[in-house]
Amino acid sequence: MTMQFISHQFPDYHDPTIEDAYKTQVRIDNEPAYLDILDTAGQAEFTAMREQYMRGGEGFIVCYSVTDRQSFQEAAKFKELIFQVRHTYEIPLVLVGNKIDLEQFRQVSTEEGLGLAREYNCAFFETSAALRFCIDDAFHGLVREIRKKESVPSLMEKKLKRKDSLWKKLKGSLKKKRENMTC
Ligand SMILES: Nc1nc2c(ncn2[C@@H]2O[C@H](COP(=O)(O)OP(=O)(O)OP(=O)(O)O)[C@@H](O)[C@H]2O)c(=O)[nH]1
Repeated sequence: MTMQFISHQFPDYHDPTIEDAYKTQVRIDNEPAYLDILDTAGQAEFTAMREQYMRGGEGFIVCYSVTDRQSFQEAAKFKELIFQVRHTYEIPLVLVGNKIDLEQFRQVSTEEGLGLAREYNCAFFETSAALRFCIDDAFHGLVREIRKKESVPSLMEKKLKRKDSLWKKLKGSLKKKRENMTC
């Protein structure tokens, strides 16, 4: 998916990813976006790096193969894993069911994908990296989620702001009291 998004190429051999990093600049909704994409390992052997990228990522594309039920089950665990590291569910996320060109081998239905996306409260795309189908939509969708999050303060930020303004009020009234006492 990442190779198709960045360079419109689809290598048809499987070179297990350990961690590949890409940088690209695109325009989305008439605004430039500078993307740092980390393509992480799907293989169980490489999950040691998981915590590190979960800590740092601004947003995540959680991708499974519609021809592989196990990959869907792995995708379903992802949000809890992020929560364990970030202690919040307010993380920009897009769910992707890839390989829809292999319809005859499908093991995960569109409805199941939609169901998980509903649980995740996130956008959902079915894609084909082989055909470059809906690839831009998935990446652009994530950028939109990140922008949405940036424009709306999180619950935690709201709480902190509320605390801050309460503190300011308290400080103000203490200052007044002190001034009255010295008069
Ligand atoms: N037919 C088809 N094959 C795909 C598609 N996307 C990926 N593949 C193939 O699936 C295999 C795995 O693709 P990767 O992109 O390496 O998958 P990955 O999940 O990143 O796997 P790791 O690199 O092991 O983490 C490769 O042989 C790809 O050519 C697709 O949309 N359609």
